[in-house]
Amino acid sequence: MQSLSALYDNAALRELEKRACAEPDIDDTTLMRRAGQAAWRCLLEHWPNARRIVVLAGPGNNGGDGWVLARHARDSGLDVCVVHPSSMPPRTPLAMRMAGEYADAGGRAEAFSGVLPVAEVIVDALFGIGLDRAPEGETASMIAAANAASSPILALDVPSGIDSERGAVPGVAIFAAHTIQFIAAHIGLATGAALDHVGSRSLSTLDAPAACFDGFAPKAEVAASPRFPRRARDSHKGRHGHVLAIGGEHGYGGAILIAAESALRGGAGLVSVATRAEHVAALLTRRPEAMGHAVEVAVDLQPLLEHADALALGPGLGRGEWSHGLFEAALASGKPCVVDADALNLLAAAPRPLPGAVLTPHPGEAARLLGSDTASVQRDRYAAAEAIAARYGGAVVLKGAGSVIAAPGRTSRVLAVGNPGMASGGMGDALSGVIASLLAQGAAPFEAASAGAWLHGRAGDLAARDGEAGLLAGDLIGHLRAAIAECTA
Ligand SMILES: NC(=O)C1=CN([C@@H]2O[C@H](COP(=O)(O)OP(=O)(O)OC[C@H]3O[C@@H](n4cnc5c(N)ncnc54)[C@H](OP(=O)(O)O)[C@@H]3O)[C@@H](O)[C@H]2O)[C@@H](O)CC1
Ligand SMILES: Nc1ncnc2c1ncn2[C@@H]1O[C@H](COP(=O)(O)OP(=O)(O)O)[C@@H](O)[C@H]1O
Ligand SMILES: [K+]
Repeated sequence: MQSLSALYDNAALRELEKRACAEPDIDDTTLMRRAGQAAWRCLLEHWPNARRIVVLAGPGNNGGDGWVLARHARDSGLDVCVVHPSSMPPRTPLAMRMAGEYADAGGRAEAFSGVLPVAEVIVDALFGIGLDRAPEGETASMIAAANAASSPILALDVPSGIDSERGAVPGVAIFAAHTIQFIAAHIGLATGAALDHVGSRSLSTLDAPAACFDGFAPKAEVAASPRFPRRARDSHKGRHGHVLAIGGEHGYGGAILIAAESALRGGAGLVSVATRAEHVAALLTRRPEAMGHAVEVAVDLQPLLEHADALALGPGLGRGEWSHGLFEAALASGKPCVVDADALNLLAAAPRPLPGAVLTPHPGEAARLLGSDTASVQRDRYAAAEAIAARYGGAVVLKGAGSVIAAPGRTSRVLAVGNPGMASGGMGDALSGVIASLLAQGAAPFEAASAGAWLHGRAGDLAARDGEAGLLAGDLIGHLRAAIAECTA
């Protein structure tokens, strides 16, 4: 059974469509009719009282779906107007046929004249998975006019203007209230800039037979909530791992303190902190459960490394001599390790394979790791996360809306939890702590990355019940325990 959690790229969608059409009772016309009908049902379900609708129909098969919907709406007595770009009438044989059927039934259609007719719902059937460049000229104006209207927009398959494979928005794009996807969920609607455009989402498989999906692995999956076993009644702190958090250069004590507190709330049995001497008192005042160690030279780190099960390396680490020394000593230990913040910058300057590590870059750090730029990372977040995993060998969490988790040989995952309230200083340090905590408790890098990122996002969502703006990392950390409890058998 297909779900919104299994994500496919456009090549897969086109292949799935081909396979479905190879079935004896299905052809491409059948699929388009089913798509238009499913979209009509979706419109009725969301806006049962709508009486006037406008359908924006593009030149390709996405437009074809729109013409089918328009015919159903008209047959049901709604006031319907299809608006198409004057320079782009229906172009594909299927779209031409559906437009013809609508016209034969007496349906109203007009070329875009600069303003859209008034409607209670606008249906966006301009472009779907066939978009291959930023909309411009007339189609860009139609998108802008639809967005400017006060009516909600139902997007068919993809909000027009969205790159359905990468989540990027190359130019102007529809802001949908709801998007109904056809056959299977699109990988590009789950991450990055696309998230602001899709609204709520649903999927209609168009009754494509399940056999079409045989041997077809999704390109990515929405990360499921992790499952944790209940603790044994006779458990003790030695069974839940010992995290060593390393960082906190002069002037950057807060970051390592947040990582340490988050590691404790992530369930680690013990947490030690190696940091500059001046931060130890602050750490112990805030979180006496942590063990603070002043480390002024890398050699002082050795005994702490020996006792650690996993490391959180990088929050507030800096990039000076002290930082370099700790960074090299930590990596030389070979312990499971979260590499974050300044440690990622040091790694970018001295690249090496780190198969046991979890790298947690934000898009800027990802760009440094790849020798690229932030805009390129954001244009294809899946490709960027997978390229970092391939280059450095470990698991990767590419942070930001719809965080992408990748590792060599694994199907990438994308987070559906988290919110923009988490766009505040210290949130990344909290993520390092919780992932390190799971590593210390024995999770493998990809599972620790995925489960840790999910818990962090879920705790962020719990904290955001009181509002997004002003949400602090400390607020999120306060909800980690509840997030873990939700996931515990
Ligand atoms: N796959 C399935 O299983 C099913 C698919 N179905 C539906 O088909 C949709 C895919 O249809 P599609 O392939 O015809 O592509 P579509 O999105 O209509 O756009 C292509 C047209 O747009 C044009 N064009 C592109 N970018 C442009 C731009 N920026 N600015 C201007 N023009 C631009 C491009 O022109 P060209 O690049 O050739 O100039 C071409 O004419 C899919 O999303 C779903 O809704 C369902 O009916 C049934 C099941
Ligand atoms: N708009 C958003 N939606 C979901 N998660 C977000 C959003 N903004 C930030 N986050 C999450 O918050 C954390 C921020 O990390 P980072 O950018 O490293 O912050 P800092 O360096 O300030 O600690 C990441 O886990 C990121 O995925
Ligand atoms: K569309």
